[in-house]
Amino acid sequence: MLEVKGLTKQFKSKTAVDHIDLKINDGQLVAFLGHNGAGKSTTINMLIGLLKPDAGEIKLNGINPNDKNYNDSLGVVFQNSVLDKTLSVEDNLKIAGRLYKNFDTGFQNDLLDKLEIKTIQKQKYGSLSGGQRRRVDIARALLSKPKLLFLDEPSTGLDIQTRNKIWEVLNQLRHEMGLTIILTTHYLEEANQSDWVYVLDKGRIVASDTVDNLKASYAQNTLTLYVNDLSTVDKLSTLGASQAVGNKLALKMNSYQEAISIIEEYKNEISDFEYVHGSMDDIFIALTGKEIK
Ligand SMILES: Nc1ncnc2c1ncn2[C@@H]1O[C@H](COP(=O)(O)OP(=O)(O)OP(=O)(O)O)[C@@H](O)[C@H]1O
Repeated sequence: MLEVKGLTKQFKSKTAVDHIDLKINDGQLVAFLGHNGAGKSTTINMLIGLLKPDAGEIKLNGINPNDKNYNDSLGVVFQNSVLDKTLSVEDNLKIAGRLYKNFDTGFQNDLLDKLEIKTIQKQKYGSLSGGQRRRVDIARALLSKPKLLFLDEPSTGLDIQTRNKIWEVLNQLRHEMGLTIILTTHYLEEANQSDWVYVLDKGRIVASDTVDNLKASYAQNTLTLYVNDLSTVDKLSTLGASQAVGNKLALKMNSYQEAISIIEEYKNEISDFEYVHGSMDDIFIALTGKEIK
């Protein structure tokens, strides 16, 4: 659906996006994961036709951003809202809706219900809380029934309840409308639920894979054993990639079944254990040497 080759953007001497290739299929949820300044927003701005690339090719179902039909199938939620703070939610959405030739009132009603906006419709956009604003921003971006929705850091500054609410609705729309979503995020749990992750660092894609494969390559699960007798540390450390500190031995595990069989076999020689799943943080540190913030 969306195919990108060699996408590059330079700001004076700074290369913000450096030869990025992307292939995103219909209905996928794809995350661009990276630090501040990794090049996520610049990439999105080029994909939505707001910024002209210095090099590279963007094709959305075969058409490029210069084509007048390119924007018809896009919805965008920017980091900073494009809505008018002095107008009510209702008026803001009315103005936004006028821009679309096939505006569907029934669909708008359904969106307002799903995103729980009806009770705040009369309020000025500027008087809403951060979470309420984000729900309205998302409703605005979806009014045109886009096929592809861009969310630039949708969860920044939101509490967990609002985040969950937004994702419940977005996942529902993915199933109902076959919506494709591209999001940028610093939140690991948001990248966790995506079908595909591009990890960006200094304008480049440093990894591109499913969450499961990234975890298997860079963030294995760890079984930590607390052994009764220091002499058994040496014996147990041959069971896999390991690190020992005193009577504590951390072993990298490929699966929980492997962990269970080790615990079972050595139950008389251990006093306690912990099993920790590999995380996206581990992936990020392994790839870039930096923690994600
Ligand atoms: N208009 C601009 N002029 C000059 N430099 C820019 C401009 N826009 C972005 N940059 C630089 O390009 C790099 C990439 O920025 P970008 O905003 O794309 O990163 P990001 O990954 O979206 O970061 P964040 O998570 O903070 O939003 C940064 O070094 C930034 O300072």
